[in-house]
Amino acid sequence: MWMATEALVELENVFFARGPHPVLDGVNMRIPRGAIVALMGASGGGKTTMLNLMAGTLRPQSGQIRVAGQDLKTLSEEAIYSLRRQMGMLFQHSALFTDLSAFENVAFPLRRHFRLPEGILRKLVMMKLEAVGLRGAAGLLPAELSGGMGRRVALARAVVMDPMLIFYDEPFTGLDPISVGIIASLIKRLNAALGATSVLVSHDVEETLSIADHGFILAGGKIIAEGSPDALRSSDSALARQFLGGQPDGPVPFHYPTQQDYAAALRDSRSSGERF
Ligand SMILES: Nc1ncnc2c1ncn2[C@@H]1O[C@H](COP(=O)(O)OP(=O)(O)OP(=O)(O)O)[C@@H](O)[C@H]1O
Repeated sequence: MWMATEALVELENVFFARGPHPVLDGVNMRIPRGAIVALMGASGGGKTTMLNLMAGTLRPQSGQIRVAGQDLKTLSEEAIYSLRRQMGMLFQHSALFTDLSAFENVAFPLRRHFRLPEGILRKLVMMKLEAVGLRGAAGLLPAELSGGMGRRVALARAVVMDPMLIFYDEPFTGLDPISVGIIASLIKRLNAALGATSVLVSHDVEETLSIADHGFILAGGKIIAEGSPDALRSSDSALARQFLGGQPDGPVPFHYPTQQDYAAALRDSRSSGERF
């Protein structure tokens, strides 16, 4: 089922370095249409970089990235820009414009990209506010919203153009547990309602796996484990277990490792069977 569905995003042997330091060192990934996938791994491991590569805002030094069948390398800036209009993004720091109402925040991408009659724009915006349960808050300013409500407005703004692909980077950070649950269920509902595909980066492993169809664990610049949430939870890879269990020590030691220690830990973990 997982492999049978057509891929919306594919990464093939992607290599990306910042100066002399490889961030991604041969990443392969396949994301089927309609799926919600979780991308997990240690801080600084390159998760946000991967989202930027998929969105075409960064280009890899080598390897291929295909989105909706198109090789990003072969696309003009203009073609990438128009592809990006079909992508929605909710980043932890994608703050609302403080001097605009919830309505105008959600309307912003539509006003920027289209010249719509006011009545149609209003309908589109109110539909999205309704979808996140905030129709009644349309006229409020961000300062009048709770943290969780603000995040829901940002979510409505991220999907107002009906994207085919939605990126979430730490969408739960700074929220209370109830708001986290609400955002998680909205991510799932919106993905289904829009017929979209979602890529979710989060340190909140349990919440993330509760809505994901498939998870990837990134370490040392490579995907070291992937599978369904259940398969990942019962993984016998020590690295996967350390990430999912949030254990301070394991193959990735608590003490900041030297490059060699880390490389050796990854090698050991790899030889103990990490894929599913
Ligand atoms: N603009 C930049 N210039 C230079 N180095 C950068 C830049 N952005 C990220 N990096 C480096 O690239 C590496 C990967 O960063 P990235 O933000 O992709 O990791 P991450 O897995 O998303 O981390 P986190 O979970 O902490 O957000 C890190 O070592 C980071 O310091």
